[in-house]
Amino acid sequence: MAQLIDGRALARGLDEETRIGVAERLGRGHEAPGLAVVLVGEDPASEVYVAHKIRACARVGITSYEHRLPENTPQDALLTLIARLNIDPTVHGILVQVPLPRHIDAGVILGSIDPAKDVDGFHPVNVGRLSTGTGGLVPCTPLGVMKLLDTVIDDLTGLNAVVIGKSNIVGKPIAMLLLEREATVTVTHIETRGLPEIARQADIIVAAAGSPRLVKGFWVKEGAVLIDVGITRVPNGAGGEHLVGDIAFNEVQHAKAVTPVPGGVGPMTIACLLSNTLKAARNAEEAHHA
Ligand SMILES: Nc1nc2c(c(=O)[nH]1)N[C@@H](CN(C=O)c1ccc(C(=O)N[C@@H](CCC(=O)O)C(=O)O)cc1)CN2
Repeated sequence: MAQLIDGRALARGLDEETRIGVAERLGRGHEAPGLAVVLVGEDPASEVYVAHKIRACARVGITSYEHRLPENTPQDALLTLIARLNIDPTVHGILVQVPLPRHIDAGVILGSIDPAKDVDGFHPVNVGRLSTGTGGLVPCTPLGVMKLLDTVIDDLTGLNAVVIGKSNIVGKPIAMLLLEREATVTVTHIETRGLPEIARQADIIVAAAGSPRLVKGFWVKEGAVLIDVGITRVPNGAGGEHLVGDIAFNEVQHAKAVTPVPGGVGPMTIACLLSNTLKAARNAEEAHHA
């Protein structure tokens, strides 16, 4: 029976560390870390995630500033808002929820955020720092994936890790983090030929293709560790819907450990956002005293 890696419990522990860090900061006479959350449009899933983020900020003592803009917001208006947030000293972190409406160039928007406030780690400066192993803010989902892996594997050196998915916000940064820890990393995607055979060589599979139940039981080697980043809403046959991951969960009980969906990577994404916001606030304080 595969061990279930409990992302909710791990996220609660990380939130507690963040809450203590925020309280210490306040005790030293500093203001609470501030996070600006920008949502453009009314994508239902994004609405849910943003609401979770704002509630989570309140739980740990981070001040959140919510900016909800209509779907037809011009790109320039969004750039103007970000320019204002970049120079606002009460704002230590800025996140722009993605996906953005189609008329907005996400690359331009994410590239306009001050890298020091880029708590999503999407700015090219932070991407470059991650790929050169020189610090910076690390994207929340990949950071959460590494923390989940650390609960079941002590040392990644030399292990075969197969990442399925090549997105800029998940697949590519996870590959960088695994490489940094000396794993042997193969980045694959939905078009990769012979994906089942490649996956079967893996000690670690990180499935982030956004393709429900893609990874079948026969793709998985006995004793592998499986991290499921996929979250897709599918009809449940009773008029409602439920969430499924990229891994055919019921077929992988011969794995060593697996993350559930929901309750695996998702809660860690939000916990890592809070911890990145505290980190950005601490960095700002250090820069001020330097
Ligand atoms: N600016 C960003 N946009 C997006 C990111 C991101 O990290 N930064 N990631 C995803 C969405 N996301 C956070 O924004 C996110 C996804 C899922 C969860 C989560 O807790 N999922 C729960 C299930 C909740 C549900 O859907 O009912 C779980 O897996 O248990 C949190 C955050 C894209 N956009």
